[in-house]
Amino acid sequence: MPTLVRTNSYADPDFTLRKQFGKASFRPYQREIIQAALDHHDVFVQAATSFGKSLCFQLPAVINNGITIVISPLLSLMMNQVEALRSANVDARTLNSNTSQEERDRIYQDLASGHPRTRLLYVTPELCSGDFFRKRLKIVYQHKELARIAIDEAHCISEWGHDFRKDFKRLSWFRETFPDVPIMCLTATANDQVRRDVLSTLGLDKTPERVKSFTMTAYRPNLHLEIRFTSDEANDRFDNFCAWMKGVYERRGSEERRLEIDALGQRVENVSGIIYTTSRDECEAIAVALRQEGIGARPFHAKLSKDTKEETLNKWINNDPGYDIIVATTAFGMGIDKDNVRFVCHWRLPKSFEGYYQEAGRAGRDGKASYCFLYYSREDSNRVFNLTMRDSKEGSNRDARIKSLQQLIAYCEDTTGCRHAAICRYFGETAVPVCDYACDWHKDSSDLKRRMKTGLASEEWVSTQQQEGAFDGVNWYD
Ligand SMILES: Nc1ncnc2c1ncn2[C@@H]1O[C@H](COP(=O)(O)OP(=O)(O)OP(=O)(O)O)[C@@H](O)[C@H]1O
Repeated sequence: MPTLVRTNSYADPDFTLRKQFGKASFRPYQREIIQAALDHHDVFVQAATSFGKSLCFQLPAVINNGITIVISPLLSLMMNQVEALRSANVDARTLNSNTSQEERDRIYQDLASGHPRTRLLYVTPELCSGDFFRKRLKIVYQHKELARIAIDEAHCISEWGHDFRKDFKRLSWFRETFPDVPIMCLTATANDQVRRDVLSTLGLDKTPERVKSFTMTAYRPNLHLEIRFTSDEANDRFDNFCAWMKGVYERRGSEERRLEIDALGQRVENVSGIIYTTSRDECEAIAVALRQEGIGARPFHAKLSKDTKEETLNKWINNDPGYDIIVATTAFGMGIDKDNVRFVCHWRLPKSFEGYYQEAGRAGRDGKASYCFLYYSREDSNRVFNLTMRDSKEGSNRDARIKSLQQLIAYCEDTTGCRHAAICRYFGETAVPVCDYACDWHKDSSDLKRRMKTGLASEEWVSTQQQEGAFDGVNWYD
């Protein structure tokens, strides 16, 4: 295999981990992944949320000479990682719609020099399709300074993925243009079909001997998974949530817990969480209603001003009073590395299985027990289904979306087995995880069956409503 990247012969991954990243030791498999990258392999990494995927390309980027281009669809992720790297004295930068003209000029000049000082450059996939950026990268490549291409959220490349994006498909340009530059793909959520599609779209399957794949379990043992059943008629999400939240505050406020919480310098109400819902209006309404109940909740959605979003996010991250819970539209929190999120609540059914698990995965990044519950109603499943049919064009991506949604609905309505096992099965794993009472089925399977029977509207009723068009024309995602 041609060797393009010059490697700093003094660099030792353990030393770099401690010195530059301030971490004592590698987590399982990180060392092997990093070594494969340093050995110039193409690398495919699939690992659960919070595994520590970013380090797998950040550390080689620090050791290798040259620049690593990191492609990510998430602005918040880019900003967060660049900030963290810069505070660890790594020259990381980002080019995206928020980058100032001055910084943009500086980065382009740096690239045009052929010997960039920047070690990691975070960019959007859209930028990679542009001629101007491509020409700059060619200069860097000619000077043998293009170390690696890292593609985060790599499932977006595949039309079989839940989050397919056209610009990701065009990333095939990298292998065509720079055949000897290694590529690393990272994702938390891909099935076998998506994995194969990612490798073939990028052209990595043409040289299978260069590819090292690391597919780790999706299992997150510290997440406690539960489905709460409801219906349009019962309309009890809010009361149910408030009762639960107040119960948690009460327990934390009890005499023995209080001492512990005071000693940690925490507040009783500092139970950090995210509620995901579908529409902006519902976001606002839930947050207002929760505040009226004395629960510190704030809305977060695309239509808020940049300043409000920044303030909300910062206060939530800092655990400020009144900002314990974020009520958000989908995808909030991706790329935000807040470790003490104690619960994630899905107010409505998400659009895909992968979306559900990625959002739930925002909880418990510190490894401590965290609670993920989803309010499921058959009326919602009809609504989401209709919207998916309406909003996606016919083709393989629509088929994939529908299949994913159907599997999520089946998961919600399943009362016959462990939730963690169902998730691992969905992602194509054959080993059954050992769930330590961390799902509603393991906790009390007969109660689960009872709750489903009494909580859901009957299938006949929902199907009659459906035929009468009761679930058509809703506009949830505005
Ligand atoms: N070896 C390590 N030792 C201690 N902390 C680590 C180690 N590796 C990563 N981390 C920390 O783990 C956290 C999660 O890492 P990261 O954000 O890369 O997760 P991820 O796998 O990308 O997850 P997600 O898919 O949810 O974004 C970060 O705070 C990171 O600093």
